[in-house]
This record gives sequence, structure tokens and C-alpha cells, in this order.
Amino acid sequence: MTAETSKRKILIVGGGAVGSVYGWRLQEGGAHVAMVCRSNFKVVKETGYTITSGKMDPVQFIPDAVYSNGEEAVAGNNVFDYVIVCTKCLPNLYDPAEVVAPYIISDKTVIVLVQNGIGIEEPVRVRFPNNPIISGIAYIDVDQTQSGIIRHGGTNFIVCGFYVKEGDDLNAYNKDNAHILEDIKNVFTAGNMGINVQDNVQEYRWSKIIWNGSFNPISVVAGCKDSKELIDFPPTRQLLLDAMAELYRVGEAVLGKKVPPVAGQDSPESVLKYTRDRDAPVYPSMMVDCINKRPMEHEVIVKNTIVAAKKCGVAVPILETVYALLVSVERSYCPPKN
Ligand SMILES: NC(=O)C1=CN([C@@H]2O[C@H](COP(=O)(O)OP(=O)(O)OC[C@H]3O[C@@H](n4cnc5c(N)ncnc54)[C@H](OP(=O)(O)O)[C@@H]3O)[C@@H](O)[C@H]2O)C=CC1
Ligand SMILES: CC(C)(CO)C(=O)C(=O)O
Repeated sequence: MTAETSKRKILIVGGGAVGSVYGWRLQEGGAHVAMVCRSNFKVVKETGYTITSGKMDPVQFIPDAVYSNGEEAVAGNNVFDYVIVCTKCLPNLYDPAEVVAPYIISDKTVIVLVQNGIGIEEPVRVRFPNNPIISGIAYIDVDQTQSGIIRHGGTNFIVCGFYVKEGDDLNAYNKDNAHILEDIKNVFTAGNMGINVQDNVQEYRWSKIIWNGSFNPISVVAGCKDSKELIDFPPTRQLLLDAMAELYRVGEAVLGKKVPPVAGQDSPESVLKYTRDRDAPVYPSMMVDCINKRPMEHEVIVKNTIVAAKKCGVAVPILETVYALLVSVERSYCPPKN
């Protein structure tokens, strides 16, 4: 069966910035798209999303279904082909598997985790050892400016591949399940989304963490500055370069080889240049969360990276400093529960 011969049933859990654009594109590509929404549930259910993408006029995206919980979503034994998770990943606040659990009623459902950070997959794998899990790294620049109102910069591609238990034979798993990777490729391509399937996607998590582990926390501790402001001010520009150099050292130590380049970015200077050359400044997702007084993904983006560095004996004084400051900033508006 191909994407052309069967309408894929896709559920997007987390109908925020990334989830809305994914839903819109995948529906355009012919899939049946249902969304799980939380704070924007009422608006999305009643009027859908208004999405401004790149230089296009705003478009209206009306999902095929909008749910607020698992009971509604799986009523009548409704099995999804794909459950795509586009929530923030906040293991310091809850078990990430709990976010997915209400929607998985069959081993056949492919779980796609579209979240930044390191170590985001393991809790979901432990809970769903028999479901295929695809780890997805989103290259997209999008935020929700008001409930249901989405601003998308235009870039939209994903690097993805299977996640398996440590010690399992990833090559054999890739081979046995090649049809799933082929299918997701078709589904995303039909929606005009770039998709780059990798045999070992974990390597690419390190490519992405170079950006997220530097720009995200530094934007917040610098007082919520966007990428242009950070790059144009020499002291924060230097801090970014030094933080990225640390991150490259961690990635190389973990992988035992160079961090793979994405879009030609293979050094702190080239990441900075790529970011500076973009048409518009980037608003890092952590900065957007901080401005809106929401919890930030400091655990998966910064803490897990520091833990990996320590395991490999790599010193990361800059990361440790920004982590301490970042968590302090969050505590000022979002005090810990106990
Ligand atoms: N924005 C970007 O440009 C990029 C983001 N990413 C990554 O993608 C992931 C998603 O980011 P983004 O879209 O920006 O995040 P948003 O905060 O915009 O969206 C997340 C959505 O998930 C909802 N949500 C949270 N928990 C649940 C739950 N248990 N059930 C249902 N819905 C839930 C939130 O609802 P509520 O409003 O109630 O909190 C919110 O609408 C993150 O890991 C981020 O780092 C990666 C690349 C770029
Ligand atoms: C850089 C960006 C916007 C994606 O390209 C991102 O990943 C983030 O802000 O968390």
C-alpha cells in the first residue's frame, strides 16, 4: 500500500506551533489529520488555524477532527497510522510517555516524536516497546502568536529515523521496517515537506543540539534576545561561538566522529553565518516560552547534554553556567511544585 492508495490516519498530539504546520501540510498532502489541542482547543475546534507561512497570504487549516483527550480520540477503536507528538518535552515535570499513552491502542501505530533535545525517546520506547518509534528533528521556524494564529517562517524539513533500544541492531531493524520509512517519506513528501530519512538519526540530534543548546538558553539568559540581536552584539556573539564549540566537542566525543553537517553547517562560525543570513531573525522556542511564562525544555536541551558530556569526560563550563541561570530564570515565573 502507498500513500497514494490509502488515506493515512494521522493524529497530531500538541496542536501548537509545529503541530499546526505539520497538520496543515499533511492534510494538504491527502492525509486525514486529527489534532489534540489543549489551551487552544476551543478556538481550533470552532475556527481552525490561520497560518501565515513565508510570503504566502494567510491560509485557513481546518483539521479533520479536533480532540481534547484520548477517550474522544480513540472512541470506537479508532486506530491511527501515525501519532505525531509535537508537544514540548518536559521530563522534569511529567513522564513524556503519559502524553502519548492515551492515543496508542495498537502496536501498529507508528509513534513519531518531533521534539528538540537529547534522550527524548527512551521513556516512550520503554512504555511502548512494540510500536515503531521514529525520532524526528524539525527544521522549522514557527510560533503561535495567539490561540490558533500561526506565524511560520517558511523553512520546513525533518531529519528522521528509527529509535531502538540501546544494544538492539539498528541496521537490522531499519531493514525489516524499511516499508515504514518509505511510507512516511511518501506521506511527508505528498505534503510538500522536506524529509531526510537517516539510518542513524541520533547522530543528527547532535547536529541540531549545536543550535538549540546555544541559541535557546543564551537567548533567555541574555534577556530574551532574538538571533539577530545576539549575533550583532559582540559579547553574546562570542558566547554563542564558545558555547557551540563546547557542544561540538560533546557531540564528537559521544559519536566518536564529527557531528554530521546539516545545510552545510559544520562549525560554530558556519552555524552563526547561516543563522545571520536568514531573511528574518529567529525567535528561539525557549525565548518564546520564557516570554509567555511557560516551562522551558532545559532538561532535554541543556541538562541531558551536560550529562552526556560528563560521561565522556568533556568539560562544559559554559553550558553548566547557562543551565544554572536558565533554571533560575524559569523559577522566577514558574516556581517548582515541591
Ligand atoms: N517552534 C519551533 O520553531 C520549533 C520547535 N521545535 C520543537 O518542537 C516541539 C514543539 O514545539 P512548539 O510547537 O514550538 O511548541 P508549542 O508550545 O507551540 O506547542 C506545543 C503544544 O502542545 C500542547 N500540549 C502540551 N502538552 C499536551 C498534552 N499533554 N496533550 C495535548 N497537547 C499538549 C500545548 O498546549 P498548551 O498551549 O496548553 O501548552 C501546545 O499547544 C518542541 O520540542 C520544540 O523544541 C523544533 C524546531 C522548531
Ligand atoms: C531554531 C529553531 C527555531 C528551529 O529551526 C528551533 O529549533 C528552536 O527554536 O527551538
